Amino acid sequence: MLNIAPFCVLASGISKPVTKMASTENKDDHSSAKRVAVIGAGVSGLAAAYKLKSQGLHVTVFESEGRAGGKLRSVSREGLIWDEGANTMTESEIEVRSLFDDLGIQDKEQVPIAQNKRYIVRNGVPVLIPSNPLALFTSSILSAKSKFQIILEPFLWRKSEASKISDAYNQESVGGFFQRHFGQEVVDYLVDPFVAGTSAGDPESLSMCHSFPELWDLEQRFGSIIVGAVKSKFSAKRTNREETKNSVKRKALRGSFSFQGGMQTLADMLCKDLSKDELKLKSKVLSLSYSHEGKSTSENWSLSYASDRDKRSQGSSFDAVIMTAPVCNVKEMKITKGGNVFPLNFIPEVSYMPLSVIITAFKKENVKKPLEGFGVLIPSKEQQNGLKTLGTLFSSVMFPDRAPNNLHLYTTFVGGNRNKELAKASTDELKHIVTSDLQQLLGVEGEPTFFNHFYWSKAFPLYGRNYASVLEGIEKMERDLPGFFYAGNHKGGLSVGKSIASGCKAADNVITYLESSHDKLLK
Ligand SMILES: Cc1cc2nc3c(=O)[nH]c(=O)nc-3n(C[C@H](O)[C@H](O)[C@H](O)COP(=O)(O)OP(=O)(O)OC[C@H]3O[C@@H](n4cnc5c(N)ncnc54)[C@H](O)[C@@H]3O)c2cc1C
Ligand SMILES: C=Cc1c2[nH]c(c1C)Cc1[nH]c(c(CCC(=O)O)c1C)Cc1[nH]c(c(C)c1CCC(=O)O)Cc1[nH]c(c(C)c1C=C)C2
Repeated sequence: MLNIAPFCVLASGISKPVTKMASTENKDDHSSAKRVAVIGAGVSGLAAAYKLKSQGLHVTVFESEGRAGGKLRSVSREGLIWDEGANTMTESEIEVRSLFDDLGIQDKEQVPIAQNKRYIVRNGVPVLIPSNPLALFTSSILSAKSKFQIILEPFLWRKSEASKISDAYNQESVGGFFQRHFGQEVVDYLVDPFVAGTSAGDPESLSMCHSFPELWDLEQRFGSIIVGAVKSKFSAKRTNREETKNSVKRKALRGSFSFQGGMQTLADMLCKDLSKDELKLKSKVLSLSYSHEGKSTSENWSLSYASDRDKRSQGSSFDAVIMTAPVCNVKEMKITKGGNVFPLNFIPEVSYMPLSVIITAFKKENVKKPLEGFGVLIPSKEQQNGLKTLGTLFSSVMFPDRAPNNLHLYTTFVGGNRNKELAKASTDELKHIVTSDLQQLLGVEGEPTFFNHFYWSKAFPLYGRNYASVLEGIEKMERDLPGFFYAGNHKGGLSVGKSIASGCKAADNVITYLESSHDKLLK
């Protein structure tokens, strides 16, 4: 299996150390503390708010739903614990590590049992994904022809042969890129299930440079992905050794993990010190207004929101805004600048992927071919063998405390870009589809003893081939609206870790902005 972990390490930016704001040296001096509005209480907004509050700023988080967490959503019922959003996360971003150190959440982390055992279906049967190059060559996942093509890649793709940068190249799909390097079978049986299991996307719709910027960059630098990956791995190891020598505190990366009680525990920890006034639930932001009167750069922002109690409320004034609501929700907001409407029509429509998350539990004696490990992914091609779901996580195998001892708990994903209509199917239909796939793959017998269905109409933004124009739109908003910063999974990656990093970076940028405004005033 293509291991992108080293590339994630490469991609993570180094956040600059944050100094406390000059105007907020005394944390309790509320009158002088700068005020920041954070819109959205998903993990990016909560991370930003946590960082700002710990630096002594006043934060108000506005969240349209009645709960905090966004796409982190754990449920505990009937002796079972499951996640309807993210199930696990990694700690590859440096911002995540430092946030977790501050939060003191490490003792709640749960590492899945046998997480390196992951399966891909081939000819209707789960096959263990090779976890190293040698295993790839002995595995039945690829034909001899594809294995040979992989061996040849470093020789066929020398630096001089890398494609020239052109618009067409910038818009290349993930499928096109991997097809060029490794052939169609690799796309069908490794790339397709990998992108389904990490974004609910499909290789043809996803843009290579936005979905795998690190690999795209490797091609630019080395031509061959294999050569680039090996060289990067060695240089990353060298950097790690040097950092350890310099006694920089750094924990070993150890794959994916969750928390006792599920991923919601992280959201709960991030907002546990926010008062009701600081975390406004059921408060949907409707409009934002920026007015710059006189020389002062403070309190230039105001906003209105719809709350449960009173229909429409006016928030107090703010010095800066961090927006983490999905772009589709931002486009619905009315933004004004200096009394004039700031039209958002320069931001293109973003496509979102619908997804149903199905939870089932079966008595252990009714699962005839249980598998140990993380889960199983189903390539699109395997639909010809009657399989309709995208994949299933072995939730209680990974985390045995999530179900009573006599049950197996599974989390199955249906829909995505591959099958948008199926994501919207009725609960009864989905029960039938999931049970049938699990019957074929794991040998489940009879009906599940427990069943739950959660539907996300917009689970993930699609990093499609026009995504550059979405990012340009976000940049334009940040450029033209002073004190406005955008964070979250529409920018820089879908994962929980990348969303947290994006929130932390936005918090740093706000602090820099407020400090520079303050310095300008003193001059
Ligand atoms: C089913 C599923 C499984 C996933 N699995 C994983 C996984 O295993 N590992 C992983 O790393 N990642 C996973 N992800 C991705 C990851 O969970 C998300 O990308 C990440 O949590 C997004 O965080 P965010 O803060 O950017 O956005 P969100 O969580 O979407 O938060 C945005 C918040 O803004 C609020 N909002 C919207 N409009 C307004 C408004 N007008 N006013 C106020 N509030 C508003 C929303 O209600 C929401 O709470 C998964 C996602 C899904 C859906
Ligand atoms: C089959 C559908 C899905 C499964 N998980 C997700 C979907 C759509 C969502 C998802 N899972 C991960 C991420 C973060 C991606 C990232 O950029 O880091 C998202 C958005 C984590 C993840 N899941 C798998 C991998 C390889 C990763 C990356 C981190 C890691 O290596 O642990 C594979 C995988 N996902 C699913 C299954 C059943 C599965 C493997 C067997 C379900």
